[in-house]
Amino acid sequence: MIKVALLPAGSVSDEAARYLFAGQEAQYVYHKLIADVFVSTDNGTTDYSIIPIENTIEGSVTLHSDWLVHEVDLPIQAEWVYPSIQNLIGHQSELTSGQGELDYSRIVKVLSHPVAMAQCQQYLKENLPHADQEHVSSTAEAVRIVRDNPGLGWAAIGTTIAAGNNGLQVFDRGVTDHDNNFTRFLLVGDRPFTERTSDAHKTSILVTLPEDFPGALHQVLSAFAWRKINLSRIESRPTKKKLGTYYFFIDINLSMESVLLTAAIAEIEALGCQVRILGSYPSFTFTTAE
Ligand SMILES: O=C(O)C(=O)C[C@]1(C(=O)O)C=C[C@@H](O)C=C1
Repeated sequence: MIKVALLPAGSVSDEAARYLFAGQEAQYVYHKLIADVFVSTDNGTTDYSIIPIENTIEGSVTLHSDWLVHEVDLPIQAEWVYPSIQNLIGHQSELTSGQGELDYSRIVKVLSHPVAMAQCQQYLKENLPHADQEHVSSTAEAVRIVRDNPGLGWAAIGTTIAAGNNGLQVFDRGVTDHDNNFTRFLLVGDRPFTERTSDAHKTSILVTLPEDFPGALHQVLSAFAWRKINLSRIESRPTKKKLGTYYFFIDINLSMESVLLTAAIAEIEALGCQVRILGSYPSFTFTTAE
C-alpha cells in the first residue's frame, strides 16, 4: 500500500491528498510539522510527502521550497492545484449570544497556519480587529488547540472537516479575502506516480548562475525563449551561502522527455550555470466532476 506523509487530519493538505489518491489504497501518516513530513519520506518510512508550495493569495510557501532544496533530495513526482477554503471555527456555547448568533466581541484570539491566516486578513480586519492572531503549524492543529482550550475566547481558521472531527462549530464559511483561492501541492518521493495520468507535464529546475557574468539570467531565459518553451514560474531564493547570491526556481511546461528541453538545459549548462532537476512530472487540476 502507498504510504503518504502529510500535515494532520483535517488540514487542507489532507483534503488535497484524498483528492489526488481518490480510489487508491493509501495509508496516511500524519505529522504535526512539515519538517517531519519531509523527513518521513527522506528516511524511507513513507513513499511520498505532500507539500503545499504556492497559494493564490499568499504566493510561494518559501519555508517548504527551501526544505526541498537544502534539506532533502526528493524528486517531484506530481503537482496538483486544489481549492483552499477557510472557515471561522470555535465552541458554539462559548462564542454565541443568547439568540445563538456569533458574537465577535467574545473572540480574543484567532489561531491558524500563517499561510491560511494571510489569506483572511481583510475578513479579520473587518470582523475581529480586536483579536490577537497566533500562528501554528497547520490549520488542523489550530482547530485542535481551540478544542482543547474551551472558555478562553479562542477561534481557529480551518477546514469544515477539522471542525467536524473536533466537534466544533463552523461560524463563518469561506472567509478568505478572494474566492478563487487555490493551493498548489507537490507530491515528492522516490517512487514514480503512475496511479493517474495527465496530458499536462512540467519540469522544475534550479539554476545557479555563475558569478560576475553580466546578463547571465537574460541568456538563461533566451535558451527557453528562442525554442518557444513556455515557463510557468520563475522565482529567486537566496543560496544561504553568501549575501546577494541567488538560485532561480524555474517551472517549465514540458516534460524532460522533450528534446527541446534537454537541448535548452545543455545550453544553460554550457554558459557555466549549475542546473539541478527537481523533477519532471504530471500536473493535475482540481475538477469537481471527479
Ligand atoms: O494548514 C494546512 O491546512 C495546510 O495544509 C498547510 C497550508 C500551507 O502550508 O499553505 C496548505 C494550504 C492552505 O492554503 C493553508 C495552509
